[in-house]
Amino acid sequence: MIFQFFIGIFIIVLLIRDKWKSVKYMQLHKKIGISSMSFPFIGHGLIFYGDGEAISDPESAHFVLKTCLDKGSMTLVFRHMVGNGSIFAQEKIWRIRRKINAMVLAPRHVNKFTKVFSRNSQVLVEKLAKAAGKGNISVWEYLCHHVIQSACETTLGETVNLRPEQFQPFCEAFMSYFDNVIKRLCQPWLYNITLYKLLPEASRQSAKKKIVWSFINNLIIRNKVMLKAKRDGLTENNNFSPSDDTKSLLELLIDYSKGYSDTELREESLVLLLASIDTSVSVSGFALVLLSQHQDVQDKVYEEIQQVFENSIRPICMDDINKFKYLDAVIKETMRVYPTTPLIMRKCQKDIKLPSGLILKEGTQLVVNIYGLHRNPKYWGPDADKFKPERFLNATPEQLTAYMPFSSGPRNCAGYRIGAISLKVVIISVLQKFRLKPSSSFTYNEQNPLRMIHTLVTKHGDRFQLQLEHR
Ligand code: HEM
Repeated sequence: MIFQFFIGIFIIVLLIRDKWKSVKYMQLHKKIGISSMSFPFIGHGLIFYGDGEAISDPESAHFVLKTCLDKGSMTLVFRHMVGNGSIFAQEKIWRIRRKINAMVLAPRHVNKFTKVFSRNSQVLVEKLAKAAGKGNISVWEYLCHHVIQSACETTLGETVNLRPEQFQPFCEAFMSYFDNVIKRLCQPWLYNITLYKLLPEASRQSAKKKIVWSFINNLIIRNKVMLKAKRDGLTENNNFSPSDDTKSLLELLIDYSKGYSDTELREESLVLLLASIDTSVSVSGFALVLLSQHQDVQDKVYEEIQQVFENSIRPICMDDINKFKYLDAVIKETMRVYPTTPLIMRKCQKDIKLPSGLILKEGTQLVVNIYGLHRNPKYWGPDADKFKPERFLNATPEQLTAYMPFSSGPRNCAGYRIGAISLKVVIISVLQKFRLKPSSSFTYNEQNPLRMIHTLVTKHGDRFQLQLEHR
């Protein structure tokens, strides 16, 4: 009884605090001419969904993404695992880490990963070959395994040499930990850390975090030993013997940071994994499904593959990647219609004046509506919902300003180059071996678009289903 009484008092205090905090937002609503209500806990957040002028026009979006560099309170739930990792860190910490990430993810380093993606794509193709000609398959799991393998190898080093029993528990713990974080994000009453810690779920999450941390900690030690061996010229006759000068992102972090602690190295390695895995799976999955539903587009990509490779079978290299102009347009169009991150969060650290003259008050949580920008007929025409890669062969400056799948401003995606390479390699490898056919369970058209579900990134509601035929 006493417990219920205190819970009741606690909720009333939260509601009063919320009402008091929302006064300034109600004033803002009046100014913009929006009559949306302020709700408990989410406050005025709903006005930014849909076509609210403030954050759904490109000029304001670029301005906000350039000016507001803090991500807001929702990202706190990730810090249990990634600590001060750059993607969710406060601005002060982020600035230092971003400089180092920019050096680590520079083209001269990431271009070398093309061979890793190419080798791993062949493994993917061999696995897919067993499902070809057997009706509908969901490419989701296949792509997940492939992307995790490649992301771990490029980020952490020679994970390819680990036994499955060493690697598998890490992958499972990593994936299911973040699935649970997303579930928690959908339950705002679990945001409060003190309350959350009382639940059995919290100790299950801690156990997963322990597995992930210990796996990465071991690889940090391994990478440090390997670097020292390289520096001492001991790479010829020892166990590590790297075959060439390709460095893992972790090795590069050790090199460039000149003194990151093991905790900082773990945090940034986790950021690189977290930022790359789901995003790459989502874009490659949507691209394959869209190609399966648009045979004409698929034929054009296949023709381009034949032109570049002239019927020879060899690993894909960086020179090849640069020749794929039409495929480039296909990937861009995929990310336009199905952006992996449809909403980007920011928080005003001080009052800011938007180009429209509107003032947003300090503390305002902002949502930049990338999905709205990408589908706005004002920039993309009356067929904005249609998948039409040709748009990107002659995109206008206005369209390019309204296009931001990797976000914009100083805090945009630091790994977009590596993302672009891995996407091209996987699509080329799959199309070289298979013709993609539409799933028999749905037909895609403007009236019946692909169903989306929004988790950490956007996913296909029908688990990326299609059919494969050997070429
Ligand atoms: C196709 C795949 C990808 C897409 C669509 C994508 C998209 C994004 C987006 C929308 C953000 C949020 C930016 C913001 O809050 O303004 C982001 C952040 C980030 N991404 Fe990517 N990303 C992709 C792949 C990758 C890859 C492969 C890596 C690295 C290996 C990577 C590394 C990062 C990092 C480090 C950040 C945090 C940037 C910062 O706060 O400084 N991303 N990405």
